[in-house]
Amino acid sequence: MSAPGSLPPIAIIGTGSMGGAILAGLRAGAPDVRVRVTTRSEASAAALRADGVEARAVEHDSDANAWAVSGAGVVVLGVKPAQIVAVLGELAPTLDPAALVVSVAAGITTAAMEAAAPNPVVRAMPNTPSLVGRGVTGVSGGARSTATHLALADDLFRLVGTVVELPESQIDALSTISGSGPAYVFLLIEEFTRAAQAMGFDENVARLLAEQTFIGATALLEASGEDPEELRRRVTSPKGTTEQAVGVLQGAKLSALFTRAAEAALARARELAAGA
Ligand SMILES: NC(=O)C1=CN([C@@H]2O[C@H](COP(=O)(O)OP(=O)(O)OC[C@H]3O[C@@H](n4cnc5c(N)ncnc54)[C@H](O)[C@@H]3O)[C@@H](O)[C@H]2O)C=CC1
Ligand SMILES: O=C(O)[C@@H]1CCC=N1
Repeated sequence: MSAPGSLPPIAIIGTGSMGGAILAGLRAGAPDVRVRVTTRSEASAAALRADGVEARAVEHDSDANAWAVSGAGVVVLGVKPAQIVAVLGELAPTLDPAALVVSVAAGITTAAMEAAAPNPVVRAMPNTPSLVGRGVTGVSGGARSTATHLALADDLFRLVGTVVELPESQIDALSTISGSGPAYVFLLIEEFTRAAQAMGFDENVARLLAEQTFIGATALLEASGEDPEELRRRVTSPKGTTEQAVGVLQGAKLSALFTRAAEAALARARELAAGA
């Protein structure tokens, strides 16, 4: 596997939440690699330029995407799923046919992208904790992608966290867990904060209690190497208070609710693949 320092010039087409997180990882982990990025709006591109990034906006310069991919060995597509095939088709005439195209779009298959350009394609599904170097990214190669292409994608996403290689048939399923998962966690924290306010704490104290409890519990999970079930047992004194709280959550069929949430995300990924 090549070292991050050997990454070729990189273009990021669509530098929003996800493209921006990858950009942050690249700047921190491989500062010598040439990175050119694009956005739709000139205001976003100007903000990136003010931060020292080579950025152009398509609304201001219709050749911005062609400029970004010129000389690039890896092109990351960070636009919305519905735009992926059209944007790749527009880029195809200017793109080096040997350049690796990496899409992070939910639902869009490597086959759909391979029909739009002659390039090797890797499909990736990162998540937003990539912004702080703690992402999880699933990667899967298309029909033209070799072990070298996958290693290149691994190198790129290892700059922003952990990488899992898997068959493309599992990428949508991974997306329902690690891709969407940060939203599940933030929603739980929001609800936990509301429960604290209902107990009479003002908003600031409620937030502090809820957020630091989540952060502390996950830090304990990571540092101890114990199963979450065992760590939960240690909080739950027999006939104590936690037992009552956990009983209420389990009685509300929390487990089935998580499965239904993941199934709903999977169904949407399949709709996106079908162009809906
Ligand atoms: N937000 C997330 O947690 C994750 C998102 N993704 C995928 O990342 C992709 C982007 O999602 P977000 O970052 O959330 O959306 P976003 O709306 O924050 O970013 C999209 C970016 O694309 C730019 N853009 C739009 N049209 C463009 C064009 N023609 N040329 C160049 N740039 C253009 C926009 O200016 C914006 O910067 C989606 O395909 C999504 O499925 C994947 C994993 C996680
Ligand atoms: O919500 C979405 O469609 C994207 C893919 C996974 C996380 N965000």
